[in-house]
Amino acid sequence: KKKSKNHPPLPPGPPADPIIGHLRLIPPDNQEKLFYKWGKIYGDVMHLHFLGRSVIVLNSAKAAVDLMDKRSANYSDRPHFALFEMMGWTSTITMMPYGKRFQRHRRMLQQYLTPNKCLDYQSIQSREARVLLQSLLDDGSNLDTFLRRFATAIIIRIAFGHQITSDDDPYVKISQDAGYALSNAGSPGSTPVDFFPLLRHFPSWFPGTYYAGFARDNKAMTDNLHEYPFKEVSAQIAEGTAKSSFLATQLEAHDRDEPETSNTLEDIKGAAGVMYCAGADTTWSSLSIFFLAMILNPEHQALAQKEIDTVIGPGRLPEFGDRPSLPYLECVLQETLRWNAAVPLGIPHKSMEDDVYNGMFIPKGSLIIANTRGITLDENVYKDPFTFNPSRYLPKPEGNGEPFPVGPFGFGRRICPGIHLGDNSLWIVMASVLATMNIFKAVDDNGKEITPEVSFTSGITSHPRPYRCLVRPRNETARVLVAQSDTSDTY
Ligand code: HEM
Repeated sequence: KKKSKNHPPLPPGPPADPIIGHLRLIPPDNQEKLFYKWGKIYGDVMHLHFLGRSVIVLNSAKAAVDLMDKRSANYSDRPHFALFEMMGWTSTITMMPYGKRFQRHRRMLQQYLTPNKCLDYQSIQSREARVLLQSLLDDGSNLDTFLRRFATAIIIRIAFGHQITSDDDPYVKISQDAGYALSNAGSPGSTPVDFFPLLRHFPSWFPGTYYAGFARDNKAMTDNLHEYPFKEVSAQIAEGTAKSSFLATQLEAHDRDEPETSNTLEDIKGAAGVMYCAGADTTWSSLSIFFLAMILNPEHQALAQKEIDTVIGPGRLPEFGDRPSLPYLECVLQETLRWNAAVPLGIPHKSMEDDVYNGMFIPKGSLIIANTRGITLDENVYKDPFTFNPSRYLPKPEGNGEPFPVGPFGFGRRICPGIHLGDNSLWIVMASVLATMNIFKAVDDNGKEITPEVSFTSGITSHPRPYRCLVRPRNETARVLVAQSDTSDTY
């Protein structure tokens, strides 16, 4: 009350319960949908509170850019993720407060993932895209396994210098375990343990301790994710057999640099581990969303194929150099990111100082949630936002001249450092698959087409719920092209 006399009003929000605030109103799953609905009533900057802690939800690109990009010096902190810390993610940039350690981690990752550096990784991505095509040729119904392997293989190769050759590879297993733990640990920063860290010391039968038990049970997995690659690559360096990789580069610098300037081993393990868990799941999910969109929108699939046929022809597979010549494919990629962003609520930021925006007070220490799903469905920007329509970006009169989506890779000083790598992975798969394959609805035992539901899991990364589809070569020329494509490792 005292504060409200001295500062402008808080942003509007729905009525809340005394003391616990909006806690009871927030569903455990798919919160982005409710925030989007509320945004239409209360506006694009909304205030909620959980037990006295302010939460600001941003539902428009303008508000998110104004605050998180333009005032990023104030909006780049992270809340305390007590649950993830319990699980062992203590040296992980994603969970780190803003400060010197965060900046060191950011530098390590960014230096390795600049647009220029990413040019070096394109041969890995092209190779893995060809492996994906050949797998689809063998078994066009096992898409999900192949997409996951594609996404994992690229990260493992770049982060640890290891090439995945089978689904039994220990790195694949570690990635699956990490994906499971991260997708089932509740919304980051919003589980009971995050609000009441003391709960971690309570017995498992005590109400609200479920996630604490989950974190304890999965800690060994997180430790393994950090220790296994470290031991493997350290041994390879000692033997002189280490391939070029993020981890090898960092470990060699650690041995070379003075202790005062070098990163600690814990920092290095944490930075390598985050590439693994932040890079694979997001890429896999985005590709799964692409296939879902293609099954449901054959007319856009056909338009993209026509463009590829005209520009590239049937004699070769697409290469990264073709990208500027394929504007419609670019629209398909952007529309995949917009239609159902794989990280629907981004990762919460935290404000560091009191602020005022458009006459509304944003208290220091507020949790800032950019509702990417809400932003990309904003009817003020996108006509028929729930419709998958890549043409919306084309200039008038062919399209609507709408802007590419803002936010699927986050904002400000926290924007995804893997944006160029991730974007390239999406592009090469979309281009290679559309050039050579048709993506169809699966059919049931009676020959009737099965239309997949557009439904998503809840978690930091949201995946389409399992759906069936059929992927077949477009013609004999495409089949031969894929079968004969070179999958040797040239990196
Ligand atoms: C299509 C693929 C990807 C999508 C959609 C995606 C999306 C995101 C989003 C929304 C954030 C939160 C940004 C924020 O807090 O504002 C993020 C953070 C992050 N991403 Fe990605 N990402 C992708 C691929 C990758 C890849 C390939 C890597 C690494 C190799 C990566 C590494 C990270 C890291 C380390 C962070 C935490 C940054 C920080 O806290 O400062 N991501 N990503």
